[in-house]
Amino acid sequence: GTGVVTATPEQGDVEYLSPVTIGGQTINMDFDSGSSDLWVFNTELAAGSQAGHSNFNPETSTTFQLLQGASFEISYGDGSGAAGNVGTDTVNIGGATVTNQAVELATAVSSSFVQDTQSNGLVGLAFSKLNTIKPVQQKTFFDNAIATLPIPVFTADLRHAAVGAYEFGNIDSTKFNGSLSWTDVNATSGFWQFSSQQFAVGTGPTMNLAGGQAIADTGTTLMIADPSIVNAYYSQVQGAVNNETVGGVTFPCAAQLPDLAVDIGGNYMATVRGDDINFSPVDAAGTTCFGGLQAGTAGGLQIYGDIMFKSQFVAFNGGNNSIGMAPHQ
Ligand SMILES: C[C@H](Cc1ccc(C(C)(C)C)cc1)[C@H](NN)c1nnnn1Cc1ccc2c(c1)OCO2
Repeated sequence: GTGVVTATPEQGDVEYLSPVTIGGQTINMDFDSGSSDLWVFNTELAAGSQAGHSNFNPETSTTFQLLQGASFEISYGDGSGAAGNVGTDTVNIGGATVTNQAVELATAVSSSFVQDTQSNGLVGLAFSKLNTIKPVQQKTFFDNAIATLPIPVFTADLRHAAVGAYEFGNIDSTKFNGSLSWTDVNATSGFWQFSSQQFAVGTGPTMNLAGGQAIADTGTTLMIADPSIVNAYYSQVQGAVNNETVGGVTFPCAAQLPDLAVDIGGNYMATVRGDDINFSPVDAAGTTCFGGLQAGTAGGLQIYGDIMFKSQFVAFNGGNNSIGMAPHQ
């Protein structure tokens, strides 16, 4: 069957949380199309790490089974990470259910996860080849569910400061304008990756980024793009500066931010609303704001995170490895 769950933004849209039922226990987790491990806060963690979190208890689940000798260890690009043991259990996301889903029980988590008490783990929705479980790699929830879904798709409908949804096995056409533009994905990297070689700032000319590649990553808060795009964009924003102390571009919160259009696979220009690129104030007075668009390494993989998802409804098709996009309704 299909599954639909709410996606509730944390304060400042830092991440989106959705309810996941594991062995009958419902836990709010962060769905991440840029990684492939489902790991959860749990009663095996040190008490100090468990504090403030919803902790899965494998002992009270009648369907949990330890995967003897299996372990995981994941580190994320922002320097955070988690590691621990592995079991299997029945995982139900809004009605879409997988029995014997690999559920990774963290026995160690980095401080950023401990401090983020709204999030109790991640549900990886990238390709299973990135799963970190050893000695035998395991499949993602979507990979396990795909055969039982009416259509082999999950969709992300993420909103600025409002409740959105993730849906499995259905494309709700009331959630977007017009029709979806589909783009082939290169799954070799394990990410939902596509070419992104053109961009436009506001009503300005289309510019080229030869060889540009990007991933659609619901687990990343911002948009991390090539420095050439970022420089071209902020050259149009009065008072924008590269602020070493806060670690990225800031500008006056009153600045008018242009939209940014980025090429998706050569088939579609996705427009990201300028308002969403005004991400958050960095000072108490709210005079200086931090950009939702920040620079990655030149020539590196661009990461189109939640800043883009707030403007675009995205469908992930695991049947033919493609991504569909359209502006939100
Ligand atoms: C960061 C998230 C993974 C995560 C999500 C949430 C959290 C908190 C709960 C604590 C808020 C931490 C971590 C992302 N997921 N695909 C990811 N996982 N691996 N790479 N990325 C993208 C990247 C994000 C930020 C970079 C980066 C690369 O390189 C430099 O800075």
